[in-house]
Amino acid sequence: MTDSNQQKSLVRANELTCIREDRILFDQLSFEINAGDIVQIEGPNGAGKTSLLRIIAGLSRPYAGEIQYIDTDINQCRDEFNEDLLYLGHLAGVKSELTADENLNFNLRLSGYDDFDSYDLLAKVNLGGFEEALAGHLSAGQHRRTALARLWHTNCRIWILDEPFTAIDKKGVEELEQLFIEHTQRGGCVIMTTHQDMSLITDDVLRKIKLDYRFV
Ligand SMILES: Nc1ncnc2c1ncn2[C@@H]1O[C@H](COP(=O)(O)OP(=O)(O)OP(=O)(O)O)[C@@H](O)[C@H]1O
Repeated sequence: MTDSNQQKSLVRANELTCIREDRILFDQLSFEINAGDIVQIEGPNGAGKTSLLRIIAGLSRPYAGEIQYIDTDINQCRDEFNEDLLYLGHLAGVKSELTADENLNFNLRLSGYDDFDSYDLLAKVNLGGFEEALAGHLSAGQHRRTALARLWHTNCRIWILDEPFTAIDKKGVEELEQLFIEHTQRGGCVIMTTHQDMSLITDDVLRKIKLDYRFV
């Protein structure tokens, strides 16, 4: 990590407003996310956490406001932004009819990587011996781990992760937390939602953005 990597703005939200049906999920929300930040979007069910992550990732548009990648509206630098972005949503792109190994290969190749050892990556998420199992036959936690394995092989600095710890056991959560810390120490950032407690990422290193909707 170099000093210049730290405190460098990677993502900026400018006065975002998101309205769903008769509820304002957030209104003129602004924040900046720097290299080195671990950010948790917090709020009760239905508060708009997934909606905000999808807007930051450019997968849906806000009612008003913009997201900037470094200093440019993401709509004007889509290719550069997408190359630097790893987004894992709820479903996380794991296909039940493919094996764990096929899923990982598919997702990494789709992201432009061709030089990796998928068995080694699957071993990192404790799926050694399950490489050729159909994802549809894996447990919920193993299914999730299949999706998460790509975090161990990426050059993207901006990680947007919707509930990455869901169905993951305690040791697995700690391994992910450690990976997030290392990623941010290398100049990346993590923007995530979780309803789970963390043990390594303590409140003094975690930034929180709190959401709570109101009716129009
Ligand atoms: N495309 C959409 N069209 C209409 N309403 C939507 C859409 N997407 C989300 N919503 C609504 O917006 C609200 C916020 O949803 P969202 O998934 O962002 O919440 P969340 O904070 O992630 O919730 P949870 O903690 O339960 O995952 C919900 O009431 C949902 O029904």
